[in-house]
Amino acid sequence: MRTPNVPLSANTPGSPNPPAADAALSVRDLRIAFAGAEAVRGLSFDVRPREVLALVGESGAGKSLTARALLGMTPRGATTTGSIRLHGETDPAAQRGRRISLIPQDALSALSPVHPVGDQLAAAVRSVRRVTRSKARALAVAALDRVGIPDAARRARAYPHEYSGGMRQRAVIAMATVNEPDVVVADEPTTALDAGHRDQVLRVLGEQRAAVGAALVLVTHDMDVVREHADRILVLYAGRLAELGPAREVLARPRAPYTAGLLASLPQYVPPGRRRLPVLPGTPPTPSALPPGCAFAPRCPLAAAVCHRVEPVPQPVEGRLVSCHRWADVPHPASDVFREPTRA
Ligand SMILES: Nc1ncnc2c1ncn2[C@@H]1O[C@H](COP(=O)(O)OP(=O)(O)OP(=O)(O)O)[C@@H](O)[C@H]1O
Repeated sequence: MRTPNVPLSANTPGSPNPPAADAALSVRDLRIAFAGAEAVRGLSFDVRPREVLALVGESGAGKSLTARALLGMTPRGATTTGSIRLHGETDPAAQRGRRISLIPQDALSALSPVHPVGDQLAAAVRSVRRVTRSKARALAVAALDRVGIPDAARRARAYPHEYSGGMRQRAVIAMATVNEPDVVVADEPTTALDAGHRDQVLRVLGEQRAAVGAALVLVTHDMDVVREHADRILVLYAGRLAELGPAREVLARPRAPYTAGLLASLPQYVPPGRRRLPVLPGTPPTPSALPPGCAFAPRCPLAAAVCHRVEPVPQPVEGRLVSCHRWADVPHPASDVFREPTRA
């Protein structure tokens, strides 16, 4: 394993896969380590202009770390290397709030409790644009109105705790889109909400990011959200790319056994008459105790000797990228991968 000691730079020397010229965002060889143990291990992908890219994987896969790295927001103690380019700019932190913005899981963490919501939005506008206070205020009220906050001019004067959970999350969407960024990163934006608010918030998020022409990187556990909202899906396992491709195609026919395993526990992805997994057997490895070879091999019913020796790299398969030695042997329907007891 490479020791991550190279700072986050414009390009990764020797990268065989240079940043795509037309991408809204290009990530190359992203590595995030804590005390020498890599939690994100050489991730490369592009976010295309205006697309919705879903980041999925089990807990601990590295979704949040990756999402936050896109904004230059990795936690204290993390060593981050690789390159992140946002329309040619190489310092993601400097672009935060301008060309890239974050919608976190918990809206309260994105809003200050001590300032009215409208003031916070107006301050976000003035941090980027040279406009008068009253113009910023008008833009703030208009942004709240666009996300469906009723009586926006009055509500702009209210504090976050005076908003309902769904309204707070919509205010955060207004904040994240008010400066018309190129990329919005949403980290499980609906986890804290009930089903009714979830759909409403996702609809508003979709409308707003389409209106400003932003791409959306959407971290989610919910495959129905992926199916309904994502153009492409990036499946992460133990900090690596397991599969990346068009969402509908990947959901219809996964090529990585890990993707198949994630779907095999969901009734809507298992054909009638086939067995559904209650959960994917076993647990993912921790960054400090990775097995040799493919990190998924100990849980994979298709694993062969090579899988326990050699870590697979992403390779192009049918218009997607798949990291698996056995991708050609993944059956259809893919839930059949997990018909036999696993060795986990
Ligand atoms: N602050 C930290 N200090 C040490 N290790 C960390 C820290 N944050 C994350 N990690 C490590 O990185 C791994 C990936 O974390 P991350 O939050 O990206 O997972 P995730 O895929 O978003 O999971 P979840 O779905 O539970 O949010 C964790 O399992 C943990 O081992």
